[in-house]
Amino acid sequence: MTHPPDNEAIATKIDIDLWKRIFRFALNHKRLLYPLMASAFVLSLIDAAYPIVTMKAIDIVQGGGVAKDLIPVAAWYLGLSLTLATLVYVFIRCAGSISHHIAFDIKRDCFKRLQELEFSFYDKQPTGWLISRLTADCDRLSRILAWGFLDVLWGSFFVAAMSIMMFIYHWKLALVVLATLPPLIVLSIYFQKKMLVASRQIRKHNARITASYNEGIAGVKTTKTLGRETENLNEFEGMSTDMYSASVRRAFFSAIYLPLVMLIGSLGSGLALWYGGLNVLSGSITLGILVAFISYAGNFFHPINQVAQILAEIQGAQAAGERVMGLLSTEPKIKDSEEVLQKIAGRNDLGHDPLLAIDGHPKHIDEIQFADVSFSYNEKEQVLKRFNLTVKRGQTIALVGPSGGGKSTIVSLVSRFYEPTSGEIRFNGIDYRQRSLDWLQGQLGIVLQTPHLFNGSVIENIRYGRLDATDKEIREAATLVNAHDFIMKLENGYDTVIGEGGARLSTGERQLISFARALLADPQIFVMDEATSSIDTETEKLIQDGMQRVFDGRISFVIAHRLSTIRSADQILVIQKGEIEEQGTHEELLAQRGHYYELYVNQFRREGEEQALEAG
Ligand SMILES: Nc1ncnc2c1ncn2[C@@H]1O[C@H](COP(=O)(O)OP(=O)(O)OP(=O)(O)O)[C@@H](O)[C@H]1O
Repeated sequence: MTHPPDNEAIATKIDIDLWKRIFRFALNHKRLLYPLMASAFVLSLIDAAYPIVTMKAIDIVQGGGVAKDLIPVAAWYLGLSLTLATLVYVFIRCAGSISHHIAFDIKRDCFKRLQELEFSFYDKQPTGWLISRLTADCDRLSRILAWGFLDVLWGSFFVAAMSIMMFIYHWKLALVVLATLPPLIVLSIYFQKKMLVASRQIRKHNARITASYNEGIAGVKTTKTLGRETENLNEFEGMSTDMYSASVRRAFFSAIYLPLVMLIGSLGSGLALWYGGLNVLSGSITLGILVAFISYAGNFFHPINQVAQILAEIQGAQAAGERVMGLLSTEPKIKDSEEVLQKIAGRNDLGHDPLLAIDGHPKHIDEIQFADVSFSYNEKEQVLKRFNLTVKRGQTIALVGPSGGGKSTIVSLVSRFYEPTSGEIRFNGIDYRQRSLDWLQGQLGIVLQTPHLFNGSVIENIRYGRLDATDKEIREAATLVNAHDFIMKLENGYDTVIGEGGARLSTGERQLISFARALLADPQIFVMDEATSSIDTETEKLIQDGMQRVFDGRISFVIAHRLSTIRSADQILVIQKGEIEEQGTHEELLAQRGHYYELYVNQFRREGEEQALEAG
């Protein structure tokens, strides 16, 4: 049984450079950040001022003052409390808004980068990993940047303000009280980290237990048939024991931490009481000052605990920060070259079509040429070796051959989802890297083997091909690819909602919709990965007819699994081990009696047998 990866590693050191880079996201919201900083600063001053107000009141009473003398003190108290309430409102609003803004900014940047990154990036990163970056990691960073920053500011200002006040009133007594600070800081940092580690372990074990429940329930049949119940139970018990140990550790640390810091706090107050009491007796300080010092001594715990907790959180979130910043700093490998960008910019200044600037040629793609193209996804295996092919406008190229031969690779290269490792792919004689990616992708219409449809209506799904298309154009496209009739038979016609991923439609129907969607953009290059199975002969016929009509005047690549569909292709390429093994029209290849002939005869025979079986 596999376990979820540990994404919760806790860094041993805080990487200041990394956090500075992350903090730039907060700096984009100075309008909220400055009021947040100001409110944290003033709040800490107010918190530090309360004991002074108490001190004044006591000294007035001690000095034989009357009730009237206490009015200014009461006014101060009221003023401080009202300001405090207002500031709490300000900081909650600011921190809340900043947190949302930052989460949005980081997610937007990650999403943008993910859209820019080429397919090879996705080959290496599992979807789950990417989704976690976009959700959990981004949210966590935004929380730390807003609330953590506020707590650290408030905590540090508060400790500084209290220390300054104490030094102002009696520096020796201040030193006595502050003597408790170092152990308080060390213990807080130590225990907060320990508790964080234990909490993470609890969560991790919990996730494993949930996953185990899931597998146990989903795989109950397999478990029973393989007689694995006892082993599974043992494994589950092991996980529960791990979780129990982590929970006990967490409880143990909190149980020690709190009494320890309370003891230190009381020691501080005790020291203040003892040394301050002596000073009161000798008349060097008033009773009010002593009370203020005792109050300060008890107040240090909260901000220090808070800052320690945030520091531990920062260490805990560092891995998330590294992952998000790592994603953001991944440069797309397939992108417009500087030269292309300059040409486009120059041409746009003149208000001309950027394509004309690049090859000085009319908009039509008359020829696509693979010139000595070699390609490999990784160092291990070369998929294409010095591949050569020329396709003219109006031609349909069918790619057939065994699985893994390189058919999809060829169309991915034409689409510039990947680029040749060596050699060139030329459009009208010019390497496609000298053209803009936007332009190329605007010329492509792709119909995948299992096309992706969104959860929406049929019309919305087709319109995705060109957002400004009118309803009439959509119907025309659907009619041209033979999708109109089946769409009209759906319960609400074009407005029928087709469910997540088009789940309510058959593969063939999904292909027809995806075909209409691709056609809507009026692309010059069509790529069609023919559906292999679960497509009935009637739909297959519809798709074939649609292909005939749509491919006219364009350059088309069809990855053919059913050889019957490509009889009329201008060239059929049998691709094996990244090379063209045979090339020609259907008739020519049959006459050669080579690999294509064998494939064709075998498929013909198989289909004949299936039909006979169905009939019989
Ligand atoms: N993203 C990828 N990363 C690494 N290797 C890949 C990747 N895609 C394909 N390959 C490898 O490249 C070779 C050619 O694969 P390709 O998908 O182009 O073949 P195909 O002829 O289209 O096969 P099929 O008919 O099964 O789709 C195979 O050995 C395959 O394992």
